[in-house]
Order: sequence, then C-alpha cells, then structure tokens
Amino acid sequence: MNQADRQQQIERAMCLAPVIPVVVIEDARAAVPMARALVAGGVPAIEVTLRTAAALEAVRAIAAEVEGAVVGVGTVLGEADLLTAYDAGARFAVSPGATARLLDAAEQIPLPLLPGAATASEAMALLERGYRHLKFFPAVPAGGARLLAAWAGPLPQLRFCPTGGISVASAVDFLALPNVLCVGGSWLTPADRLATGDWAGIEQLARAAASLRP
Ligand SMILES: O=C(O)C(=O)C[C@H](O)[C@H](O)COP(=O)(O)O
Repeated sequence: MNQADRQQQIERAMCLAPVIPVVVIEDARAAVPMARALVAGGVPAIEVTLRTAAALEAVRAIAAEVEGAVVGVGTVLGEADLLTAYDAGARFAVSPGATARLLDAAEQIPLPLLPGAATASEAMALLERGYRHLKFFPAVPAGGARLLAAWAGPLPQLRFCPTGGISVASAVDFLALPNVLCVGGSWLTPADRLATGDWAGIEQLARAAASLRP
C-alpha cells in the first residue's frame, strides 16, 4: 500500500461523519453494543485508544461483529502499537504526535496512520513525507480553531481532524473551517454511560454529533 492509497483511506474514514469518537474502554464486553449504538446514531468511524488493557480485545470484537463500523486505534506511539492494531483488525491508526521511527514503521505496514501535529513545522515535516491528513492535537490548548484557520492560508493541502478538549460547542467552530474534515472527541462515550451500559444514551449523543456539520 503506497502513501497515496493510505491518504485516500484515511480521508474516507474522516468523511464518514463530522465526529470520530475517541473511546477509552475499560471492559471489552461494552465494545460491541457501544459500537452498534454509535453506528446507529450515524457515527461509524470509531477510535479506540490503546490506553487500557481491554482496548485490543475491543477492537477485535468491533471489527468482527459490528456491521458498518470502521474501527481505528488511537494512542499509537510506536511500531509495536501499529502491528498489534493491524493484527486486531483496525482500519486506521491515530497518534498524538509523530516521530521518525513511528513514520518509518508506518510505511512498512498496510494500515493508514493519522499522525498528530501541533505546530506548522510538525505539519510541514509530515507533508514532506506525503501526509495530507493530520490530527491537530491537542486542538483546544494548542490554539483552537483560530490556529487552524491561520494554517489554511500557507498550508492549503492539509486536512485536519482536530482532537483534544473539544466539546459540542467548539466542534461547530472547527467544522466550519475549510481545512477540517471532522473532529475527534471523547464526549460521545462518557465513562459513566459505558459503565452502566446506557447504549440508548450513547446513540443519542452520536445522533447529535452526526448532525453537527453546518
Ligand atoms: O489518545 C490519544 O492518542 C490522544 O491523542 C488523546 C485524545 O485525542 C484525547 O484524549 C481526546 O479526548 P478529549 O480531549 O477528552 O476529547
């Protein structure tokens, strides 16, 4: 898989809905009903962070059992994370930043990577390596929609998924920008709703997120 194919695949995932939910899953048994609720609400691309012991089992279950879901893996820090994500059936990987070692590894694995950038120099370095789709992280603390709007002039080739500190209110500001395809956020899958199995509540949050694009 070449970089152009990877970029096309990641763009497809980013365009499925205005929001990619960023999930921290503690109990893998919640994965399938949670993903079904998100898909039913109109939010099919789901990022499961590698921050918990249950994450990979959750990715495996969603990939195998949830029709319509496009599951990705987040908090990817190195080659081992990329390999385990690929083996678990992930369709894309997301990293908070980028290192040369991570990018070298990503070129060896047929799994599209959405790498994080927070400065113009980081974004330019990724553009040099063929990345046109980036995560902007941490979106709100790093400068919010005003910073991304400022990048649209000198870096018009880049498209972003801002993530980090985004709420429903700030999502609207980001989604109005020409260089934003979607935003990422944890607000669709709150820990308490996952713990109590409130799938109807998660579907409702997904439905509201799916209708966010102006
Ligand atoms: O895990 C990763 O790879 C990250 O980069 C961090 C996530 O993007 C944020 O944790 C999003 O969470 P909220 O800020 O609560 O919406």
